[in-house]
Amino acid sequence: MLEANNIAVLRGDRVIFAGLRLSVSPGEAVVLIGANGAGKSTLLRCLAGLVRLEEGSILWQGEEALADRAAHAARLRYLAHADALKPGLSAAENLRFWARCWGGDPGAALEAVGLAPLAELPARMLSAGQRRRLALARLALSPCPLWLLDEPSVGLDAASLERLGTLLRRHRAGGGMVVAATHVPLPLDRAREFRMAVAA
Ligand SMILES: Nc1ncnc2c1ncn2[C@@H]1O[C@H](COP(=O)(O)OP(=O)(O)OP(=O)(O)O)[C@@H](O)[C@H]1O
Repeated sequence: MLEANNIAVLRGDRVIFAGLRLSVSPGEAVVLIGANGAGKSTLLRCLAGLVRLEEGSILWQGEEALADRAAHAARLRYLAHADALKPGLSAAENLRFWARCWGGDPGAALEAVGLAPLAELPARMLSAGQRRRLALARLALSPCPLWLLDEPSVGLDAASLERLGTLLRRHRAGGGMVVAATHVPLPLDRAREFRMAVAA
């Protein structure tokens, strides 16, 4: 189980949120909802261990998750707004890079997002939605307990949304957890909503 235990984050002298508690169990999906600036991306980055906490802690199975940052990084996949692709490398080469870190079959991951026919195209030549699909293909490389997804469906067409739904279903069926920020409905069954408000 992942828990954010009474966490607070400051940016400059502004409190983005404080006293925030959130837990996610195996197989569960939590959707972060709230207006622009409510702190959804900041919370995802906290859970990924990328933002300094002013107060509180992130727990994994009841233990301080960030005591071993490498171990925490290895148990999660964080998909940010930016697609984090190397533009000069082909779609397949981009995935081979990540497969060297995490294992998995780049060909199968490209199939999972419908990009196999474009495997050899440099990432810079992909359309916005295709780039998002290539970023999502990282999720399909190898199993990992925790997915942190920042607006994963942006730019996806209907078929790609269905494929995202399949990836999410399989991940959760295997006990995986999802925390996703979004402004639009995601292809997720039985997701729990977590509402965030812009701090005064
Ligand atoms: N590096 C930073 N320095 C200062 N303020 C920041 C920084 N990053 C985020 N913020 C502020 O933190 C607040 C929350 O931002 P965040 O990106 O988490 O919101 P969000 O809910 O994800 O918004 P959106 O729906 O627009 O994506 C915003 O007011 C933003 O200006």
